Amino acid sequence: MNLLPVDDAIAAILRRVPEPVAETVPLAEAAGRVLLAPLVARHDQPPFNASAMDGYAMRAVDVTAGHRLRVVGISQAGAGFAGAVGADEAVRIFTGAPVPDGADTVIMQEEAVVDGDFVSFTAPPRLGHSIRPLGNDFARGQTLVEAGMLIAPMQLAVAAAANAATLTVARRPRIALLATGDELVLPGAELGPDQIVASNSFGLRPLLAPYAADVIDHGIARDDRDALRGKLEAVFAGAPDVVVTTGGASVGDHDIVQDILLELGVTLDFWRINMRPGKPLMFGTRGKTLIFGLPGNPVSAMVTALVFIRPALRAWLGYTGATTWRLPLAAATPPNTARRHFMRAQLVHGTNGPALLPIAQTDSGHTSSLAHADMLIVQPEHDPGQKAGAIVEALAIDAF
Ligand SMILES: Nc1nc2c(c(=O)[nH]1)N[C@H]1C(S)=C(S)[C@@H](COP(=O)(O)OP(=O)(O)OC[C@H]3O[C@@H](n4cnc5c(N)ncnc54)[C@H](O)[C@@H]3O)O[C@H]1N2
Ligand code: MOO
Repeated sequence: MNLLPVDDAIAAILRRVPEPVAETVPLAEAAGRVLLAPLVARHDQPPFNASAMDGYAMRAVDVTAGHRLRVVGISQAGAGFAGAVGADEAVRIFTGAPVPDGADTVIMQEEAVVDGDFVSFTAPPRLGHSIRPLGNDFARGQTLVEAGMLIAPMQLAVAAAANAATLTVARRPRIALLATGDELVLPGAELGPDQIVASNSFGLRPLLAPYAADVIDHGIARDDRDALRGKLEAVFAGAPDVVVTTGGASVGDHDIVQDILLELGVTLDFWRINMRPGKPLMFGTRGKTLIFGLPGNPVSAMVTALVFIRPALRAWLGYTGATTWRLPLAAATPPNTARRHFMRAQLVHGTNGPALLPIAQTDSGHTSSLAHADMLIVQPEHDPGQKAGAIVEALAIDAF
């Protein structure tokens, strides 16, 4: 059997992903989006020389031990001192307030001795001290967040400080999910003989949601040609950008997903990958819609979504962040076969920092082994196995 190498499959998928499309969103709705146009500062920050302390502003040359300066005014945040500070003068100043003309230094109030309208200092002058110079944070025209970055809370705070009311982000795809299988029932049902709870869509939906405008779960299609065709027609009628099916991807008599997809005009790019779990993955297109036919086994469905759909969605959004981690093993790995192995692993925090604890279970139908899986170790084809402490590549399941 001809199995496509994982990297060739990813490359083939990426060739079908359209260029990112820009849309403008209000700042308050930009969290979790990928920036498509860089965030450029439109003003200098701070917009004036600002005090970093509550204290006094003066000319450093006027400060000598025991020498008294006359306090001639107040500068507070939002209401600066209108005049200028002259020789032997000081201005009472507060954190964030504009440093008045003439002053070149701020001394905090803990180092000041006040006597009526006069102030002297217990600390020596340090020219420019406790002043945040105009433009010190950022300057007009400076790129603050690059295109391709995720707008997480820190980036959103920067965008707000830069006075951006809107951001240019990538349009997100609309995703449709469909589970297939006669044996499947929804969680919560009374299990009849030979029935299995349909779990895949419940894991896939939150996995794909961060990249999507919406993820619509079309439920379960029976392994019957007419029923499956009807369901898939309904899925395509919604004009989704990405369709994800699970189950019926293999070679059994009831594995009819590929047949029906072809009948409905899907062009198949490939089927069956040199990996475990996830070998029977299929991928194709119908017009501009990308179609991923994931295997039904629950571990295979999650792993193939992480290995193939996530890179496609990241490319769709123009996301440029790192995709793999390199971490030490907390325990040895066994030798691999000729297929690339995406090994479930737990991220553990030992005295030497984070490490990957391989989960021994390799059955692709073994759902409970997913409970502590935070990472997938990428074990190369024919890898002889690695000792504890060896640095290996891994995919973070929770990362964007
Ligand atoms: N003769 C061969 N048999 C199989 C091969 C093969 O190459 N030759 N490949 C095996 C591999 S690898 C996998 S993976 C599975 C994939 O099969 P399908 O995609 O056709 O999946 P199903 O047969 O429909 O289901 C497999 C398994 O998963 C359960 N399932 C299905 N959907 C769900 C769901 N939504 N939630 C939870 N569990 C689900 C289903 O009940 C089965 O137990 O084929 C091997 N066979
Ligand atoms: O490769 Mo299948 O997806 O493991 O059992």
